[in-house]
Amino acid sequence: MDKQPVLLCSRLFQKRRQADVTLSRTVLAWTETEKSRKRRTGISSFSGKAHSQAVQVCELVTVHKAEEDWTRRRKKKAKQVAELYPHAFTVSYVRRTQQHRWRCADVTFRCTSLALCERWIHVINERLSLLSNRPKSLLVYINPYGGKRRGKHIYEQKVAPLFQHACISTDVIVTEHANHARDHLKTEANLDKYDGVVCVGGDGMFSEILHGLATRTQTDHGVDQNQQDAELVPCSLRIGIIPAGSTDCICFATVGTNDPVTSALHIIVGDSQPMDVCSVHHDDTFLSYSVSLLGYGFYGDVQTDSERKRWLGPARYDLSGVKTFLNHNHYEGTISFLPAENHMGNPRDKLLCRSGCSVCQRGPPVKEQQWQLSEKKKTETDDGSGWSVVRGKFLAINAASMSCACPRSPKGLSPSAHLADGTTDLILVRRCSRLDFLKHLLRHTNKDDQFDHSFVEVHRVKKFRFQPWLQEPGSLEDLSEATKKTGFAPICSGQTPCSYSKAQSSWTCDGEILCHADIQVSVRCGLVRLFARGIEEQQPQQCVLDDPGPLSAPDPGQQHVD
Ligand SMILES: CCCCCCCCCCCCC/C=C/[C@@H](O)[C@H](COP(=O)(O)O)NC(=O)CCCCC
Ligand SMILES: Nc1ncnc2c1ncn2[C@@H]1O[C@H](COP(=O)(O)OP(=O)(O)O)[C@@H](O)[C@H]1O
Ligand SMILES: [Ca+2]
Repeated sequence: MDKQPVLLCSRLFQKRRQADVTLSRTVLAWTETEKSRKRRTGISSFSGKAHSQAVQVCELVTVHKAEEDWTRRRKKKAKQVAELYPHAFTVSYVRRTQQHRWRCADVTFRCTSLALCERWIHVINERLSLLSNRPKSLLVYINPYGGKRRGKHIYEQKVAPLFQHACISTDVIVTEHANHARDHLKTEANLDKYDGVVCVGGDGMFSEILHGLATRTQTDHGVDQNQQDAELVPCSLRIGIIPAGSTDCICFATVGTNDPVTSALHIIVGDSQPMDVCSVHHDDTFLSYSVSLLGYGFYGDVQTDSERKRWLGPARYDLSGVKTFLNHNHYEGTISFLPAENHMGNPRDKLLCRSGCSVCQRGPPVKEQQWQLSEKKKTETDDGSGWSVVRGKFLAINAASMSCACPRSPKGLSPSAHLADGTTDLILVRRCSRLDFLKHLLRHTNKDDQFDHSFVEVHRVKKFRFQPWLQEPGSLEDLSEATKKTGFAPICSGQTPCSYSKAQSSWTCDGEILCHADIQVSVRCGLVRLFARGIEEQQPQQCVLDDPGPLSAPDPGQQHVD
């Protein structure tokens, strides 16, 4: 129940009902009057609960004078109402539907006088103008070739009208080549004009935007990204993602659904979700940033193979996934990692990262720069003081800085990973039989624990390094002869580990292939913010209050009862 003082309160008409409408600082609520209800239902002594609805002011999209269509034929009753209450205003607001999807709903209130109607519009607009986190001006990049090549259409049909409705101005750039958006952000774009950047595309396109913004921010602040221990400056502009790619895991894992309208509404209401960003180096060379999956072995090979099949659209991943699975390559190397502190939880603790996540709010115990300095001393010695080392033969090495939930795997690669805790979940899948690997993969699609296998280990870490083992010449002969003929590595049946070692795989980094296998990775807590709020815990109904009880006394100076 809203205990805030009432700013405005009037008896208005909503649909064919008379309603008491109230606005407090944070809530717009309307309740059908008892008289109206009795008249409508025909029940004279009404003992049931009043049917009220309420919307948070921060989830209102806009308010405007209702456009009346006087040419429309109306029922007699509706005509009478329109005559008695000739002035109307419409409030658009966020309505939650199933599976974390949001829609823009409208409610129209009719008033007896123009002055009252305008007063309502004015007061609601005044409240909206106080919401300083809402963007007014956005720079939009559309990848016309992402996913099913529908980015432009999706933006024009579903998103642009909503931005216009919410009075957000936009500059739109349809990219003409790969890295167009990244380079434009890095050097050309006048970022002072904007409150955020919107990316229409998939994870690869998001990666471009992230690189453009993060690099621009470091350049502007004189930070050298090539230095592994440089303290990176957080990006001031938030990024919105309109999903129009093949996997769209960054959108799915931060919003709970891949739906352009939902994402547009999260942008409009000015949500803000900080996100961990991994910086990836090869010695003193900065390679890349990553927010979702850094994957070597299985996912790296899927990505490399799928690039050749781009023309297939999202289906390329199914084909490459099957091919890579059948190839069953394993890779040898050494992983060293710096585990996160115990209070940051662990990847198997089943504490899911949800909107307002308490683990993310705990954050790292000391400032990033401080731990970077202290850890630097440890890395110099690398004598086990903090760092752990694992050597072996792996089918996959994955670092998931967030759950990486996506429609293919609704709980994700690491279901309990956190969006902004300053850690990444390092998943090591050792060499095992095809059958076991298949069981592990299948568990990404159901409720079973994909880490509950003897050949899988998972660690929550702040930093890690990977050093591939270089293959001795000649050891690839068997594999290369077999694969030359069939395109696949030979399949062996049964439970025995039967996999073939190629010299090296590649790292996939948010869907982009890195040019080095030997990498060093550091997690930067909350380096970038998205127009998102994390996945909401449960799907609250649109605050349908059955019994709001008495509202707190209206401020007499501002009360308007008609
Ligand atoms: C036999 C059943 C196998 C089921 C395996 C399901 C596991 C799926 C986990 C997917 C995690 C995806 C993490 C995100 C990766 C994206 O960054 C990347 C690029 O996305 P985009 O730019 O939008 O194309 N997508 C992938 O790497 C797809 C992996 C698909 C693996 C089959
Ligand atoms: N106009 C363009 N032409 C070709 N490639 C582009 C263009 N704009 C962006 N790209 C690149 O397309 C790649 C895939 O984009 P993305 O939107 O992630 O789609 P998908 O999810 O299908 O991979 C990214 O690497 C991005 O750099
Ligand atoms: Ca994280």
